[in-house]
Amino acid sequence: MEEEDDCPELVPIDSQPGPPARQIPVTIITGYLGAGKTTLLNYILTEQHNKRIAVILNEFGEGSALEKSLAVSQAGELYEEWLELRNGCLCCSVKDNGLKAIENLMEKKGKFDYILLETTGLADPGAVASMFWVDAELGSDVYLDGIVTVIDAKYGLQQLKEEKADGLVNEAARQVALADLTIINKTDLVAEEELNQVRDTVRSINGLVKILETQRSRVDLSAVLDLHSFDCQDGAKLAEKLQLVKSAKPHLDKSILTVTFEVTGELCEDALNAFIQDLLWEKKFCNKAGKPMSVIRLKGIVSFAGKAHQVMLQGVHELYELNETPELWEEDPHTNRLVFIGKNLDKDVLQEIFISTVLMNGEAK
Ligand SMILES: Nc1nc2c(ncn2[C@@H]2O[C@H](COP(=O)(O)OP(=O)(O)OP(=O)(O)O)[C@@H](O)[C@H]2O)c(=O)[nH]1
Ligand SMILES: [Zn+2]
Repeated sequence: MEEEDDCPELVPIDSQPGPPARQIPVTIITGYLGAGKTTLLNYILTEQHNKRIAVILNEFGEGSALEKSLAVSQAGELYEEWLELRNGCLCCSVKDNGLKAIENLMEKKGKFDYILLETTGLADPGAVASMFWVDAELGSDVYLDGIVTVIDAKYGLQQLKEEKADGLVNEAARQVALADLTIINKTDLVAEEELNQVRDTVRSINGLVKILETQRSRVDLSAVLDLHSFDCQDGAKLAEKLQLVKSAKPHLDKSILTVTFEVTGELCEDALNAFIQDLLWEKKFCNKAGKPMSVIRLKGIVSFAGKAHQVMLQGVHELYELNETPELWEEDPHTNRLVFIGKNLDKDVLQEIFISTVLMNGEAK
């Protein structure tokens, strides 16, 4: 009798930083109509890689399609699966049975190494992202790795600057606001000057985002996959990144932009929660024109009174998280850094409220 066959294998406890090994990364690929999302997915699928990648296309099908095409690629080979969705739209289905369907499929077909999800050009990726984010917390098989937004070099500027009727969001700008990585595609169609304008506009909307420029969405896969944008293990990297972020010049228009500030000292944890909830949920804070501030993405490194470790703040849509990082505070006094991406943001007003309600001691820089 072959004893090895019955003997359970001893598996070392995973002490690697990052999410637990059993969880599979999901990258959301978004971008305005025709920007090059499908081109990017096809490129990734046919590139040589050692991953078994599942791709979910969240396009509105013809008629009442209750199934979604799911392309699976392994070592450059493609095959197709069908994912059953109750109402044909992944945005609405992820919550009830979309994620379950992915998990069932994995049970049936074996695990994937990676999941790519293309949203429709008009989708709000924040809704999809926050569902994956919450599910990851609840012990799901998948976790959100990052949000990638493809931008059309030729029409992107126009799409980003388009003013919507009052109250409505500009989807293209929202997609950039939420992104961890933006890919400015179709650079073959524009001159350098035009490309610079697109790049500057993207940067003013999202001061945190990484920007790549491509033709036919050809990117280095390592720049797109495994970004770990939401892990709290990477506290040091985020702290470094936040230092480089600059507030965008306030615009007169109603566009989305990035503001950032630093405050030294220690914070009261309860007061910070109240501040974030007032900002994200209650929309209590207004800019000088009396318009309520609306935050789409939020990141920060903060110091809580009595805690030796740095705490990472992450917010997407209406969800946020505060997680202790492995990083210890070294400098004294501690520098809290916050980055807000959204509409009607006024740095001075935000900073003032922050200092007067959240800070326990210290002063603004
Ligand atoms: N000139 C040029 N055309 C491109 C480039 N990349 C993609 N295209 C073309 O642009 C069109 C739209 O590309 P897709 O990849 O389908 O764009 P998408 O974002 O998936 O589009 P939707 O799903 O319809 O929103 C296709 O005809 C592509 O061949 C590029 O770098 N340069
Ligand atoms: Zn597409």
